[in-house]
Amino acid sequence: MEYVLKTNSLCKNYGHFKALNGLSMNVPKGSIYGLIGKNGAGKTTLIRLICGLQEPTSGDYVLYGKKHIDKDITKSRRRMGAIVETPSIYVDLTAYENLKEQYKVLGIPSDDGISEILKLVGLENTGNKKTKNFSLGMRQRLGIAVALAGSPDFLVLDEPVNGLDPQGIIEIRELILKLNQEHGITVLISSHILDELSKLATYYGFIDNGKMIKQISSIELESKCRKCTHLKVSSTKTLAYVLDTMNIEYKILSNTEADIFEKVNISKLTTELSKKDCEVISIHEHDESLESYFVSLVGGARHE
Ligand SMILES: Nc1ncnc2c1ncn2[C@@H]1O[C@H](COP(=O)(O)OP(=O)(O)OP(=O)(O)O)[C@@H](O)[C@H]1O
Repeated sequence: MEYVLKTNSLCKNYGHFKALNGLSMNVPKGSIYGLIGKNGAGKTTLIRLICGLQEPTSGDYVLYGKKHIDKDITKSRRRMGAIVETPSIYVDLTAYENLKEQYKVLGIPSDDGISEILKLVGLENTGNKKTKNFSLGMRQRLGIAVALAGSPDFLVLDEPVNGLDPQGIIEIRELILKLNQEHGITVLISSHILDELSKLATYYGFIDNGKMIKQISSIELESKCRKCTHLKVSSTKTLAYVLDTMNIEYKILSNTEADIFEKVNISKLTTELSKKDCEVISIHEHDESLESYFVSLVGGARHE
């Protein structure tokens, strides 16, 4: 597999505090890599390091084949666009003018491509409106537009949906998917909103206390977050007996509730239960959520 970014035992100390404590991570080319961690886990610190805003205390990273200490790392960085913490935009300028400013920073002499970028992020009709009058979602999309100046093929977004309303979240999600799927941009996105990432990410990195706890593809994760049928019955004792005879894996939660972890023929099960005078009160299917998987990792219950 080809990797856009590889970090190797990265450490960042602030005094005696280890914000990053030997973090190793691989971001596959073409992926949407979801970096998941609680507040203070070290996500922003990691992003600041790979963007060159801070130096690691020890360890290293390789971006597009260049080590961070190589002189040529600036060439690799030009292939990268980022929003770190909040988007850096000028509130007294329009969206177009903001892009022009970024072009100046990057040394791009013409305005070529600005309109296309604004169209891509859905801000082509904002005209003379100053960005201070934009909604939070529009500002976030402008932040992404600024990060897209210079046509990067690796986009790094630090908590891009933080504080957005549901509509804003959907817009950012669709934009990220479009950039990845239609424009082939690899995306590293950090978040503590796990279920939001699950609608996007093709890879996950779970980080805690400055360490990578687990990296996993979305396909692998899906198979681990098992489908589960939640049953409410008049007697789980009877349910357990019937499920045992059907050789089905289950977990009893109370006298009346249980989870079943396999595909089950519901009509056969209810027939068998009614033969034994056990009433089925309710049935619903759910996935073990990404959230509970994360909790199980951080809690140490399911390290592999
Ligand atoms: N400049 C600094 N000086 C001292 N401590 C710092 C500094 N920057 C970050 N930290 C500490 O390092 C730890 C990791 O912070 P970081 O911002 O990377 O976490 P995060 O995962 O991005 O969390 P959040 O979701 O809250 O932004 C935190 O405990 C934070 O207080």
